[in-house]
Amino acid sequence: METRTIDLFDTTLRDGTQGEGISLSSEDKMRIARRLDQAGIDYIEGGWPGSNPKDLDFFTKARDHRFDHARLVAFGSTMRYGNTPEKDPNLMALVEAGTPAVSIFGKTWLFHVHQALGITDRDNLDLIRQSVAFMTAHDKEVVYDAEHFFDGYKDNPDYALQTLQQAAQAGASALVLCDTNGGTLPQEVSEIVRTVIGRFPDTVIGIHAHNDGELAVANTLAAVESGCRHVQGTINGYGERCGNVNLCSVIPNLQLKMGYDCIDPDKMAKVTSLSHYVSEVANVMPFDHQAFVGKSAFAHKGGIHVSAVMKNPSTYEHIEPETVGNKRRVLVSDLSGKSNIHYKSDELGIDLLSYGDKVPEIVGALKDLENQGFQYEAAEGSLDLLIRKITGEWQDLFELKGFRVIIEKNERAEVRSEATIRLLVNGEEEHTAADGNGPVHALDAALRKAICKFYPEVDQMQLSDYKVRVLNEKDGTGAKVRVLIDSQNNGTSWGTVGVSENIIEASWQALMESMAYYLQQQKITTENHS
Ligand SMILES: CC(=O)SCCNC(=O)CCNC(=O)[C@H](O)C(C)(C)COP(=O)(O)OP(=O)(O)OC[C@H]1O[C@@H](n2cnc3c(N)ncnc32)[C@H](O)[C@@H]1OP(=O)(O)O
Ligand SMILES: CC(=O)C(=O)O
Repeated sequence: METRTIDLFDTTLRDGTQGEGISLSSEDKMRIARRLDQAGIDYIEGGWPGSNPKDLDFFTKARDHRFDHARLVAFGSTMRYGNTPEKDPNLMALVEAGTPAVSIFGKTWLFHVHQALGITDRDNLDLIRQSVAFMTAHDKEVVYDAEHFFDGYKDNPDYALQTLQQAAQAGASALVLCDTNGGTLPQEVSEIVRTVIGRFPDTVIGIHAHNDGELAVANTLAAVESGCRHVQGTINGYGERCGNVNLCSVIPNLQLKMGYDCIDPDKMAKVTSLSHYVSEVANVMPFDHQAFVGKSAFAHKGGIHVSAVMKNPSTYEHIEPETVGNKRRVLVSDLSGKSNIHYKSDELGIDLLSYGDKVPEIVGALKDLENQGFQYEAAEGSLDLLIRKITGEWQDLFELKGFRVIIEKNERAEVRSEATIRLLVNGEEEHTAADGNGPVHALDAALRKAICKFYPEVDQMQLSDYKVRVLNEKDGTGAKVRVLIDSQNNGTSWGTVGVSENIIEASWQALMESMAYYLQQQKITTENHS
């Protein structure tokens, strides 16, 4: 019976690091390798030992680690023309890497044989055969990467197949067809893969796709449908130029949609955390709109969509987000309808059942405020306050009587910020002053000072992010700005928003709502426990 099992070959640590802005230390590589092993990846290509000391160090470290599932792979080229295998530094580095498997790339395309290597057709075939044979003689499993396979095949199919023949006869366990320049189309991939499989029916054929035509996933799926059973790619699609095929998309597509067996089903729900882990270690911002695993992959914004999703999520979701470890989100904005407000209120713990008649007013207020420049998508603290104010559930915990902010700069270029604030708290007037590194810091400190006597828990929360966006650039320094503040307490975070022509006033609104939201949440928690 035809096998539906796919060998997953991850090259994040090798081809992924050829991507701009990606650099991993040998320790980073070890951490990612361990996670890939846990995720059920079959082969982990760790780097090119003949390239640099860092990769050598990684293979030395990896020798002391036992991978439960994956085979570790060291990568390199065929030997240099004119060398014998045992005198070729690259092949010897592959032997010494101490891995059970190696991957060797060789030339398929005569254009490259002549231009890049400057050798004859026959010489290239000899390099491939001798290099693979040398590695198998050292008891290595050899994955043969046929560089530029599709371009080479289109140029000269006979020669391209001869290169594979050399690798197969020398004992390669898999022949991997590389779309190195990433420009091949899915229909070409299908046709060429079928021909190769017809010629090598007993050898595992693999695919290694680059994304220059934004077709790496499509090409990989087409290759598998045409018979490839070995798939190379990287986590998050990191890789040279436009990247390699993204395994975080390929794995769910192959397994959930096409019925292939890639990883244990219980590991599928870890794909999102694997993607985020790798971006964290690589120090690359996760891409919110990434398919399957991105923060926005299951985020619904349009009112009509949210209404339908609340009736049945399948109306606007291609899979259940939890299957890949992601989660559904509903966003609020001027594109919202009543359904967004109901969904968000549930999420915020606001019971809207008794305030059904207020929901149109909330939607209207939201649209009006968004029109003024407020943005509630990432400001759930401010949204919570807006809803509670309209339902009448909200009680002001303090009332502003006024504030003043002074910024001074002296002839020694020293800058000083001071804020004074007057508030009514529980009927008592508080008048405080504080210095800060900047005006918002000073305001924050003065506000805390004024309310901490009444609400000491305010010391448990901090601002974690502050963003300003100019709303009408053409007005220059007189433009309206939107300030978004993120705050946090014990791992919980919330956003608040302020808008004004005055950046201090916009900051004040966001700052004040941040504390008001937090104190109110504390109050609700205390009431629920008493
Ligand atoms: C499609 C791919 O992703 S292949 C992987 C590409 N990745 C990398 O190149 C990253 C690691 N590379 C390196 O660290 C270095 O390029 C090294 C150590 C491999 C080689 O460095 P150098 O000896 O200084 O050579 P340089 O990088 O300038 O050029 C590459 C050489 O490899 C040769 N070469 C290229 N492909 C092959 C091949 N398949 N088989 C044998 N030799 C090859 C080139 O002809 C060139 O030789 P030349 O110096 O005689 O012209
Ligand atoms: C081998 C490889 O990385 C490529 O051909 O793209």
